[in-house]
Amino acid sequence: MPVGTAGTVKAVHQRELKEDVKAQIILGNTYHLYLRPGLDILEKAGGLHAFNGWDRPILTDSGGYQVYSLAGTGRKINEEGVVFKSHIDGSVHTFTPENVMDIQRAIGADIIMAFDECTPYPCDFTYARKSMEMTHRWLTRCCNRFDSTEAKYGHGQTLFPIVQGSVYKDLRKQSAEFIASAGREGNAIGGLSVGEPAEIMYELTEVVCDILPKDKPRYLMGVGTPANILECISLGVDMFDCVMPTRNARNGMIFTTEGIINIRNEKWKDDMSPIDSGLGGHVSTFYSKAYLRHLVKSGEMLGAQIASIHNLTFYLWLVNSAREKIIDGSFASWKREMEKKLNQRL
Ligand SMILES: Nc1nc(=O)c2cc3nc(NCCN4CCCCC4)[nH]c3cc2[nH]1
Repeated sequence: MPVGTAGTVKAVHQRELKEDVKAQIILGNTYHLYLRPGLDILEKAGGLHAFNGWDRPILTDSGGYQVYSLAGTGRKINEEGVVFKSHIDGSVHTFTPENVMDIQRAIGADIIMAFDECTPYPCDFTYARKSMEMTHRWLTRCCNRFDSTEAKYGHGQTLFPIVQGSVYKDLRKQSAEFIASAGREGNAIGGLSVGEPAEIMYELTEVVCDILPKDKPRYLMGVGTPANILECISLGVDMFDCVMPTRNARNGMIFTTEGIINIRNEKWKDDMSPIDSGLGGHVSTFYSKAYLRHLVKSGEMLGAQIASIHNLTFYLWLVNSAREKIIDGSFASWKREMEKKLNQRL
């Protein structure tokens, strides 16, 4: 799911997202959209879909993580919710499970994330347990508010709860059981990809996926590199979001079917071959490595656009290929082959 934090997948038009990248769901962030452009504008437009013209599904993260990772030092968490200072103008705001449901209703997201505390890493068992228990109490408040309010723009909206428990297996099992018992249409795994070693992320993802219902999508938040994604697919994850394809594109890290290219490297200066002839899609075959290197080195906006579309196309190709291989029963062998290339620096 391409990340479109402030209502745009940076540097990419909606038409390119649909036609070239073939994205289905894109992400927005409650924290950012609430601060700018603000709910008054979004409601006047008829919701985010009407505002940015994306007529496929939108998932909004609930703000908990963004407040934890973005807002200034003025953040205070208590049972009621989170008081924070805007990173834009320092104004003080409060997010609670209830108002975050109302905000996401007003944004008009198709998939709304529960308001949780993304437990900081590392932390001790007691802190992790208390944080998880508060997230569970907040989930109950989210469900009560969500189930007693209506969608605003005529299309349905669904609420995904989020598993916490930090790096402690017992807490992760407890949280997965509690989240599964909420009986919502999909379930998310939070509190990972926050600095823990990949092996720990995989171990906890497996523990949680073994408990979450198999007939509902499992969404691992904030993950990850192509190799992380293939490994977590093998552990049972169905949905991912990550800023890597777009953020890394802007600094010249290009994912290709043969390996990773740092396009700023001198070696691509006169390489007139396509960015990635192994990948379908317009930009990957229409533009050369040398041209993309020139654009990125020159800081040209077209460089960010081409690199972002390419990397997103690669990510969607990777997960669509994984789905095809699962269906034809060749995923394990295909994954082993791909893993050799995914981390290879060209
Ligand atoms: N509501 C909510 N709860 C979470 O526990 C959570 C956990 C998350 N963990 C990440 N990791 C993002 C890591 N990302 C990797 C590429 C560079 C920028 C950071 N994003 C997350 C978003 C999250 N959202």
